[in-house]
Amino acid sequence: MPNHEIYMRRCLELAQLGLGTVSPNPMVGALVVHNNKIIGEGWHRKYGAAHAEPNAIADVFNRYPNAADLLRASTVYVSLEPCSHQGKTPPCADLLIKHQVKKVVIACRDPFEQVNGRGIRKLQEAGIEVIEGVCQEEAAFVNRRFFTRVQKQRPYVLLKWAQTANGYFAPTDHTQRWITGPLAQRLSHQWRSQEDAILVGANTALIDNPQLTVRHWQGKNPKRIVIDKTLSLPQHLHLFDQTVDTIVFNAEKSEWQENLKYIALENFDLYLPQQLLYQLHLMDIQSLVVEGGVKTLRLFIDAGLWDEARVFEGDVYWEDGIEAPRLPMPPETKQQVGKDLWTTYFNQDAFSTFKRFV
Ligand SMILES: NC(=O)C1=CN([C@@H]2O[C@H](COP(=O)(O)OP(=O)(O)OC[C@H]3O[C@@H](n4cnc5c(N)ncnc54)[C@H](OP(=O)(O)O)[C@@H]3O)[C@@H](O)[C@H]2O)C=CC1
Ligand SMILES: Nc1c(N[C@@H]2O[C@H](COP(=O)(O)O)[C@@H](O)[C@H]2O)[nH]c(=O)[nH]c1=O
Ligand SMILES: [Zn+2]
Repeated sequence: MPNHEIYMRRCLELAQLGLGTVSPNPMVGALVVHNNKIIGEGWHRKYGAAHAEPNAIADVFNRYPNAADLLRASTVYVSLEPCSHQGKTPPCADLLIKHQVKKVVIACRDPFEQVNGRGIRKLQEAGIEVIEGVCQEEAAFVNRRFFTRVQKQRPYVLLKWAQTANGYFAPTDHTQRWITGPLAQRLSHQWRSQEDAILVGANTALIDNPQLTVRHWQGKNPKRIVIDKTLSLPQHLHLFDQTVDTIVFNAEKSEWQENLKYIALENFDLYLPQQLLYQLHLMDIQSLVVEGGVKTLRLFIDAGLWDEARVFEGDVYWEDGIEAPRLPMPPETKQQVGKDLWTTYFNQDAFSTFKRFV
């Protein structure tokens, strides 16, 4: 008796190898199982490259001379409904039909309107047995960035900040004072490498002069985004060094200068987070880390426009300072990172149906 959940969990492990390289596509993993044995594995590795299913099938052909026969008696497990449309690659449903696989087990439907149920129908019409809904909530959680983009037409918003053990965020004298240790910094660079963009407010840009790169990790730098209403930030800041794509939301001008893009928003102070997220959505940015400062974080918290918050609590106590934002719900997870405590929160309003797998 095959254990669908065990195989689907393996698909989800494979899918997550694409974190940081497949956006704005979903992360997808696939397995080919014959007589209760995995004979091929694949995942979507890079945006624009092959999907998980052709990679898993190619893996079978690489390993077995009788691959074509084996496939006809195999079950394919895939963490997202196989695509039915011609995108950057041909439809995966057609490939599974061509190889006449026996059965296809799917975790969740693809909410993308050109697929949404069509992939499943195509397989069924070709006589392939389809089982859906295996580890559905876990799969939706793994693809929470993709689901948020497709269903809410905005990027997944991840808030990240550090605070002292007694809840302070920054000194009152407009200076930078580091709270957390080197391991937390490394981890936050790893997080940056997994998301499409990272945002800071004007004061943080000026006071911290951040680079917002992944220099303590490997991977791609996210696009950098800064809010600078009056374009008053000095050009010598790291943010303007042209080494990384950078977007400046402002009230003055829309202009492109190589890696630097200025985007003017109308009625700048009205619905700022909404307008900003909509612009990022139009640019196919699927996830955004908001790193601060406190005013910028509050902008998103007050609008209810956030999905996940990762907070480092350092082991230092300050006598005074600017207070860190407070979230109304208890944290979902807690974990020690060196001397710092990392807690994760989820915004129940925006994100109540997914089972937590963190
Ligand atoms: N502990 C941590 O994790 C972090 C700490 N920090 C610290 O935080 C401090 C800076 O934080 P903070 O002063 O809150 O600044 P922010 O970086 O959040 O920037 C806020 C500024 O953004 C601009 N802005 C434009 N429009 C709006 C709007 N509608 N709502 C809010 N802001 C808007 C404003 O600048 P303007 O008026 O010029 O238009 C505003 O002053 C620094 O000391 C920094 O070191 C920063 C990041 C993380
Ligand atoms: N002070 C503080 C943080 N500050 C964040 O890190 C940014 C600096 O980025 P970079 O220049 O790339 O190193 C800074 O602007 C702010 O967003 N982060 C933390 O994990 N712990 C801390 O104590
Ligand atoms: Zn596909």
